[in-house]
Amino acid sequence: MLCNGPRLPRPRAPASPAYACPCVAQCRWARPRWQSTDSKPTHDVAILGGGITGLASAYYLTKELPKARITIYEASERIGGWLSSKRVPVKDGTVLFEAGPRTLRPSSNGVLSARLMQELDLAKDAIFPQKTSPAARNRYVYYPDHLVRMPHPSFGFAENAWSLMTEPIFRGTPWAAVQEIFKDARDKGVQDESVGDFFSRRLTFNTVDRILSGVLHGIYAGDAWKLSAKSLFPGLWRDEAKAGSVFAGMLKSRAEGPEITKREADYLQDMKEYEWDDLLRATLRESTVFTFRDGLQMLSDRLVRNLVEKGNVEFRTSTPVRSIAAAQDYGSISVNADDPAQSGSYTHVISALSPGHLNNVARQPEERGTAILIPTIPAVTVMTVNLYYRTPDLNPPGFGYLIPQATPFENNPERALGVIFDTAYSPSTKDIDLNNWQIDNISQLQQAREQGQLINVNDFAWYNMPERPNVQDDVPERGTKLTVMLGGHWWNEWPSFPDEKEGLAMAKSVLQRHLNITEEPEAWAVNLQRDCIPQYNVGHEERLKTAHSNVRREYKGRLRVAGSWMSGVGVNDCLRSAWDVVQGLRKGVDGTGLEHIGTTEYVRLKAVKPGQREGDE
Ligand SMILES: C=Cc1c2[nH]c(c1C)Cc1[nH]c(c(CCC(=O)O)c1C)Cc1[nH]c(c(C)c1CCC(=O)O)Cc1[nH]c(c(C)c1C=C)C2
Repeated sequence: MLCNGPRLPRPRAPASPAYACPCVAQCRWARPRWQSTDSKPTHDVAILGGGITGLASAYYLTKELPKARITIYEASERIGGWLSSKRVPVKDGTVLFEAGPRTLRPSSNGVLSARLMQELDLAKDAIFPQKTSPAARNRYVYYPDHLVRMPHPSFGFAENAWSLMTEPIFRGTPWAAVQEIFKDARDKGVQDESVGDFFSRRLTFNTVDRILSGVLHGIYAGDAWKLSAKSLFPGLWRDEAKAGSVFAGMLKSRAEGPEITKREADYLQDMKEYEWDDLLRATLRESTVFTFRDGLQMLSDRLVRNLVEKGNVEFRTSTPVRSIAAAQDYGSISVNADDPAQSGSYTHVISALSPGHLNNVARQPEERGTAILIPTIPAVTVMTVNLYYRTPDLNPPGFGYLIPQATPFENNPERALGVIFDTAYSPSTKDIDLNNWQIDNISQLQQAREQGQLINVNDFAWYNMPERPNVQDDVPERGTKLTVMLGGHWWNEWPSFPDEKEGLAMAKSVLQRHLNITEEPEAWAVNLQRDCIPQYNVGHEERLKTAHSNVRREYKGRLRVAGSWMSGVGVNDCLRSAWDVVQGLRKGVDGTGLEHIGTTEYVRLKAVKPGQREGDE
């Protein structure tokens, strides 16, 4: 049945059945659209890397430069990179495990993922936990030997105040927050410092060690005493320098409106002009995060399908790039793979590789010196262990818990970073059984929805009504699904990483100690994600500036870089860097994807009055 066309995309067996038939893909492949027309492509672009950044770059290119011809090079046989969702069998059905990221935020850079959801027709497959859900309100930190629920406005003054006064985790922090405005600003000569040093100066050492380091574990899996304050908290870093203190800066922003970079203002303007489906916009306003029925991999799968259908995108999987070289006149870049038939010359290259990989392929000719293209940006390895237990509610209701650096060794010898309560992100089959609901008239609900009213299933928006609301786990009675995150910076010095068996044993031991779980899991999966989260250590911005000038000098606008190593490590940040790179290419400026680094052009937004919403006049 398969024709002998050129190499076709071979996406992993999707969790969802809604996938383009590979044969269709292959047959389309044999006649890419650009070959069937007379018009020459305006841009012939090679994208290095088939993870979410590479796929999004290809997608935005097809929208912004529809005549472009695009070739995606991917070393492994699988497209999608770190987005990896797997359905595993349990006794009475299947449950969904995520090896990598599991939810997306719709705000800020997340507007791009929300737009993709609309454009790729994914909204009806989405799951929207509401702001009122326990997952959105209950966040825990494990210190020193128990879970502490973080204060939230909905818990009321008395409960929050009691927790702040009695829990050792908060000792000294509330008082330090009151005094922050009176503390001296940093010396003008300080170019950057660690997040740990910055917040120890502004608040206390304990605030970092017991609270903030946990939050940084949940985002960067990194060390608070190495990560850069200037790169991670640019607004606060600037507030201290300009207003004398972080608190004074906040007051000024409230009174006069926040100051943001010109680049950010332009991006916000672009996002504002987007034509939203009204109901989707309303749903997103009430949601903190969203995910999909078959996991986040649905996003990369759907991007692949869309690109295949467009016909001017070729996927070269299992094709590691060995080198790239700019032509002598800088009019093109050659991309060389082992097989000469897979090599080619392109007008532009977008690298969605890690800096280390890009350095390997972009080794410069000796006469141009031996310096590497991108200064070293380290990355940490995270092991994720997914576990499914038959018994429900083995965890307290909430998002999960983070483990800060201050938690004593004897309470965390495995060096876990945190535990996610995955069952909180999706309704259970029981929740969506209409027999359990008090619905007098479904058509009335339908009408209400058509008029723009949101209908919720417990704490989840029922966007796809009247279809059955989406669930991730296909089991009649929900059990407990957890993910233990291990390693990160803690494992940097370890001589080797644990294997699958050791990883599982470590995760079980964490759960027994912290949550008292002694039951054997019915299903589990262990994933070692090597070098998956880049570390923005002190001096990061300077390294990026050097990278910008190196790339610009060596490739004169023909090579552009994107990915999680520059301005944010999440999926949404990857989408943003892909978006920026494609906008740069469209405008034809001599850029690199890093031109925004260290920008000094700021604009002040209008102050929003209390009760007024963003976008309201
Ligand atoms: C899978 C490992 C990841 C860890 N950090 C990231 C990934 C993909 C990147 C990341 N995580 C979060 C953010 C903030 C902004 C956002 O996009 O949501 C980023 C850039 C927050 C976050 N951390 C965890 C979850 C479930 C979320 C998102 C949802 C939410 O805030 O409600 C948990 C978590 N992630 C990591 C660890 C070690 C961890 C521990 C519980 C590493």
